[in-house]
Amino acid sequence: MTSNSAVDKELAALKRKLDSAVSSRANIESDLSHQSSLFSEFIIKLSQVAKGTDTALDNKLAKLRTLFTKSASIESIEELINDISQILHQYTTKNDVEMRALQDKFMQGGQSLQKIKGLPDDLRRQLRALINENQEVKSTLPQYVPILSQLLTFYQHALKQGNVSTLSNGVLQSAVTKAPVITETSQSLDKVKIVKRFEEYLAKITISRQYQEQLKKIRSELSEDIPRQKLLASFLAAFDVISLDLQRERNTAKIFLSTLSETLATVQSAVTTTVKSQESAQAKLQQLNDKMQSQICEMANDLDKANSLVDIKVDINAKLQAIAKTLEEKTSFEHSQQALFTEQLITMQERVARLEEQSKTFEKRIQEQQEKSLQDALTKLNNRAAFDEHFAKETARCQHKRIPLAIVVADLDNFKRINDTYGHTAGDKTLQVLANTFKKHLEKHAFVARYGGEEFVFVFTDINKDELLHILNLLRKTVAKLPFKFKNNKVSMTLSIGATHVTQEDNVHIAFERADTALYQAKENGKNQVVYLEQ
Ligand SMILES: Nc1nc2c(ncn2[C@@H]2O[C@H](COP(=O)(O)OP(=O)(O)OP(=O)(O)O)[C@@H](O)[C@H]2O)c(=O)[nH]1
Repeated sequence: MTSNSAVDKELAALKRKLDSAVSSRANIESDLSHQSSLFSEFIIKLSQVAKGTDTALDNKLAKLRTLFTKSASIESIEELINDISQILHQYTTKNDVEMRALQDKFMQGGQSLQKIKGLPDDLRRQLRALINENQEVKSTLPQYVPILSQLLTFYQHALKQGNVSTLSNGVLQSAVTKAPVITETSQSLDKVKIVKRFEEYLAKITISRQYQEQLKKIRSELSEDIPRQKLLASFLAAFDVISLDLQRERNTAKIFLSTLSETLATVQSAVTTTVKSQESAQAKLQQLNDKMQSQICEMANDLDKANSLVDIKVDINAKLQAIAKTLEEKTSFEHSQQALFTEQLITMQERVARLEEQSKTFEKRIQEQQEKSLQDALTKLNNRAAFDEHFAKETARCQHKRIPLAIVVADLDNFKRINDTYGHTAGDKTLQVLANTFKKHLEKHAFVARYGGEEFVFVFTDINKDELLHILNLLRKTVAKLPFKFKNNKVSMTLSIGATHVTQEDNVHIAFERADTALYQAKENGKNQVVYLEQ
């Protein structure tokens, strides 16, 4: 009994253990099935999210789903999961790079927008906040959707404000520049630019004296702030004056050319007629000569045949009369030819005299034109073309003969102020007074030219540095003392001057550049001074 009950007890214990093991296994299986269905669901969702990203990933996820449904071996599942994990890792790295690039673009866009002038304060504040809040790179792409859309809204506001034309660089620049916003200010800036360029062209044009006043009037109109319509009328008026002058030039040339061609035609026909009539006259004279020759021969023959002295006398008398007649005929013919030639010669002389007269007028006009093309219309100084020609020639000559040559660039200080305060005409007058001062003080030492605007150039031949600086400083002081008076205000003008000598190694450009650098230094150092740069 005792042994039986012990066995029973043991059996009962074993049964309990078995029951508990069975129930534990059932629990484990249920857990496993729950987890694998969760995992399978996760794989399905992952497949949906990743679908289309990469075909290899799509295929591998589909295979994994199948393996799960078929309860495949852990090894084959594990291998597939490794592959998938590798692909996903590659995508994570690529994603990181793309997101950093997106962040950069966002920051660039935001900063460009901040640079726009005249952005409303509230927009600027919101933009600053958006940039500050989003300094860090986001972890997912979708996080960029709201901030980029906000940035785009700001751009839209800025475009409506019409300020985006000042944008220099940014992600949206190309789109923005395709649709520039024209503001009042940009229009008037354009107008100023156009007028300035037109004025520069007009300043370069050399026009006959009779039209200079008209052009000057138009230029002074342009310097005032005139409305657009009037501006166009002034432009047209200037073109009219220029075209009238051109027409006049063309007419002078036309008259000369037609006289020239008329004269040439007359001379040519006279020469042809003369040659032809000379040929026929020659033939006629030959005929007369032959006739006389044969008459003389005949007379000689008759002499031989004559029987008596009386016969000879009668015969010779008759023959001599015939010869005298031929001779008379010849002389009269020669006279008529002479008269004809004289007449033709007089016609030709008259024609040539007329041509000479015309060509003198034309030559004078050409000379005037040449002088004008080398002379500055406003100041009557040599102009830039004349300077270029002179400086190039002098440089070559002085380098060859080793003569010291100096180039000087002088510029009026704060000249814009005169134009702005007292008007363009006052500015022009100032330039004329100054040009006369240069002529008076420099002409015996240097070649003086207006280089352009308020800039002048002087070329000194055979001068040393001390002498040069002495003359230039004297000129500078003279200019500073000139008593300018505009609208009852005493105004003083000063000059900044840059100078240098031309070396053996220089060319005209290098030498000019050095003088110009010296001028720049004179301006930088406070103006109203001479700066000399050693070679
Ligand atoms: N009246 C008049 N003004 C001219 C002529 N040519 C150029 N100007 C003016 O000269 C002025 C030159 O101005 P800026 O280049 O600023 O020089 P600035 O005022 O002299 O200043 P600094 O050179 O730095 O001393 C501009 O206002 C031009 O319009 C001209 O033929 N006549």
